[in-house]
Amino acid sequence: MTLQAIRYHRGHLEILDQLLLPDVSKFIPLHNTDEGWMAIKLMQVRGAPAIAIVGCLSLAVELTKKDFSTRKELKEFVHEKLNYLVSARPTAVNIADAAAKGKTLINQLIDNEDIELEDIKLSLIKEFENMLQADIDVNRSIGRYGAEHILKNCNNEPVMVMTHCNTGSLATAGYGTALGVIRHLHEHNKLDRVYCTETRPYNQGARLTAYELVHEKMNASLICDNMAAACMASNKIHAVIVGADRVVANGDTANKIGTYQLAIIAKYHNVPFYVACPKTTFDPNIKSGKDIHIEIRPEHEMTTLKGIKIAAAGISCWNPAFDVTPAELITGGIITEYGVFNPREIQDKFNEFDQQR
Ligand SMILES: CSC[C@H]1O[C@H](OP(=O)(O)O)[C@H](O)[C@@H]1O
Repeated sequence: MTLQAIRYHRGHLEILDQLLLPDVSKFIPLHNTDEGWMAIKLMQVRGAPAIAIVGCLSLAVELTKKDFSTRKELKEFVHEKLNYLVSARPTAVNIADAAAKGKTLINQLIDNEDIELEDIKLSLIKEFENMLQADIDVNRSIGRYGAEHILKNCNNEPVMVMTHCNTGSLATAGYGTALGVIRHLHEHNKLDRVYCTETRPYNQGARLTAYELVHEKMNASLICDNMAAACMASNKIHAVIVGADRVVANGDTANKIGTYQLAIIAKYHNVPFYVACPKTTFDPNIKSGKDIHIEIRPEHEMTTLKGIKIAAAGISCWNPAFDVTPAELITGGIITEYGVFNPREIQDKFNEFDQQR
């Protein structure tokens, strides 16, 4: 049983407060989009897919408890709340993708005079609820495609891999993206060992990924971010697998800060470097990585740890939450629910799948 970051039933949403992990496992209720926005902003919930799901479910909960007198009122409310949720964090695109789909759906339903107002509201709530299982199904496909691709290039022998940040059940509805690949390897007895980086300054690796790996008894070792090069020099690492917050048209990818340098180190050591993400992380509207908006987080997230100062008082900080890995460094490919693709082909591949629908 994998860990769960989100608990939901109609009219009720709780999230695992990830700021308290691994010491304290505490679920907190979210009653509306204001609370959803704040939980995302504070990173009580984080991870591109989980942000989208929790944001939309916080709106679903609010809609469940609110009555509307006109179609216009409902439409304006939904548009306003979805736009607000997207503003919580700028780099991950999944919530913007979900918001766009939600606005398209409400616009279509509102124009259909055969559907009652209450049924329109219910249809939108069900659309948001469907995101939970859909995400898990997508993650399992990513896990399978990614594991098969890695094993194909390693004579189907158990592999040693490295991962960064947290891309597991605590970043998604369950199972995970990059960590989903690692889970699939583990489930099929093809995981020799996984090295997870601590991922300063929020420590998604030390606090969250390590928590998931220990929970599921995988062979795992935690390393500091500055140990990655020595780890690849000292061990036969078969692949590096990371997640993504936004993959753009030319295959450049924004992901947790430290990903770019991992890709450079992997290139130097001839270790295949993979990005694992669902199609909802793809943004064809941005042509190259230089145009991705990178979130800058508060300085205290670097200078304190659980409230204890770990840096000299008065020092200023540069704290970007993400960096951009150019497509040419994603040497293993981008692992999606449709297969593993060359980053430069990702837009054409997704266009093909859209046309096949
Ligand atoms: C499948 S999670 C994708 C992505 O989100 C994480 O960022 P954050 O913890 O700041 O939300 C990290 O970049 C993961 O790779």
